[in-house]
This record gives sequence, structure tokens and C-alpha cells, in this order.
Amino acid sequence: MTIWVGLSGGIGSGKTTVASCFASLGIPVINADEIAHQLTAPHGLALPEIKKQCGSQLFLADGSLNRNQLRNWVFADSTHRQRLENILHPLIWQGLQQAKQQISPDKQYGIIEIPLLAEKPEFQKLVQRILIIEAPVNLCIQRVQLRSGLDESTIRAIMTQQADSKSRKVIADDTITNDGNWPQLEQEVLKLHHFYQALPPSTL
Ligand SMILES: CC(C)(COP(=O)(O)OP(=O)(O)OC[C@H]1O[C@@H](n2cnc3c(N)ncnc32)[C@H](O)[C@@H]1O)[C@@H](O)C(=O)NCCC(=O)NCCS
Ligand SMILES: Nc1ncnc2c1ncn2[C@@H]1O[C@H](COP(=O)(O)OP(=O)(O)OP(=O)(O)O)[C@@H](O)[C@H]1O
Repeated sequence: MTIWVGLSGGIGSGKTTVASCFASLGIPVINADEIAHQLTAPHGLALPEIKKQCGSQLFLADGSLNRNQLRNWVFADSTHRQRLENILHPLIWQGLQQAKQQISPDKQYGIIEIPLLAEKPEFQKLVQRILIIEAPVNLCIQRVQLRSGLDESTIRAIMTQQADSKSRKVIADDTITNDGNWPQLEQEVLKLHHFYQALPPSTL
């Protein structure tokens, strides 16, 4: 049976970058953020409930979500965030389970990118090991600004709603510190790839 490795870390730490390094080595990768995005895309399954519980002011005239407004609404107030999570997390959980079932059990290991593994321990039940990506806060902010153009105060607002690095360390089986260049990161991934390949198969 496939061993599932949960890949987690704070905003901008480099989770998706690391996940794509594993994917380029032929490893199956599942992404919780992608499932969340499908659920909230135009005509997404979660939209009716979001409108009902969070309000129609978060929607555009064409019926799609106003993501900028939703992001500000969610990260300005933890009760708002919880309201959205109560709608989305059970659906994300189901999506992850289904995605796992579609991977051949012959695959020795696979990666599930779940940003909130430390914050939401129930997601830890989906994996057998946890890999945490770490990077200095200022570097994460710089990278997210470059990638998305979000301003520093928005990024910091998101960070305050996420677990701190200490809480992530507690749950980590493996850690990558992503504070160097691409070749260094690729080397770190390759080392872990060899290590995961040598693990005994999961009995779960
Ligand atoms: C609030 C939303 C609409 C903002 O969407 P947007 O496309 O602007 O941003 P994106 O999804 O890329 O998220 C931006 C950053 O916030 C982080 N983040 C997303 N949701 C959460 C959350 N509930 N708590 C803490 N951080 C979060 C992401 O990991 C990422 O680092 C979106 O993030 C969302 O739907 N969040 C709730 C779903 C969720 O909990 N996703 C995490 C999957 S485990
Ligand atoms: N070692 C690195 N050197 C230079 N740039 C990097 C490095 N690692 C990641 N990046 C860049 O930093 C940005 C953030 O990385 P990535 O999207 O992988 O982070 P993330 O943890 O998935 O973010 P989020 O939590 O927002 O989903 C991306 O633009 C990525 O290309």
C-alpha cells in the first residue's frame, strides 16, 4: 500500500514548489488547495452554502465568488474563517479521500499538500508521515509578494491565522528548510525521495 506523506508549511514557504519537484520524479501529488479552488470556482459545489452562510455581498454580479473580498473577509476575523472552513473542510476531506483512491496502490509513496496540517489535526489522519517546509518569515513575504502581488499587511494577516513554526515542528517527521536556491532545494527533495523509497510499505 502507498505511504502518504503530508506536505505542509506556512504561506509562501515553498510547498507547491517542493510538491512539483516530487511530481517531476514521478511521484503522485494531491493538493488540498486545488480541491478548495475547484469547490469555490464558478458553479463550484460549495457556492450555494457559502452564499447562504457568509452572505451574497461576497459574490459578483455573474454569480462567481469575489475572491479578493472573500480573502479580506476571511482573514480579518477568525470567526469568518471558521464559518468558511466549516463549509469547505468536510468537502476538501472527501475530495482528498477520493483522489487517494484513484492512485494505484502499487505506488510506493505519494504526497498530499495540505497547508493546514498543524491547524487541523483531523487532516493528519489522511497521511502516515508529515513533511514540513520551513523558511524565514521575511523571505516568505517577499516570495508571496513576487508571486501574487498581495501587499505585506494582507500576507501578515494570513500568517497570524496560521500555526507558528513551533507548532509545525511538533508534528514534523521530516523538514526541509527552503532558504537557499533551486538546486539546493532539489537536492533536499532528492534526499527525501530516496529515504521515502526505502521505507517499508504501509500496512494501512
Ligand atoms: C480565502 C480564500 C478564498 C482565498 O483565496 P485565494 O485564491 O485568494 O488564496 P489561496 O487559496 O491561494 O490562499 C492564500 C493563502 O492562504 C492560505 N489559506 C487558505 N485558507 C486558509 C485558512 N483557512 N487558514 C489559514 N490559511 C489559509 C493558503 O494556504 C495560502 O497560503 C481561500 O484561501 C479559501 O477558500 N480558503 C478556505 C479553504 C481552506 O481552508 N484551504 C486550505 C486547505 S487545507
Ligand atoms: N528556493 C526558492 N528560491 C526562489 N524562489 C522560490 C524558492 N522556493 C519557492 N520560491 C518561489 O516562492 C513563491 C512561493 O512558493 P510556493 O508557491 O511554492 O509556496 P507555497 O508554500 O505553496 O505558498 P502558498 O501557501 O501561498 O500556497 C513561488 O513564486 C516560488 O516560485
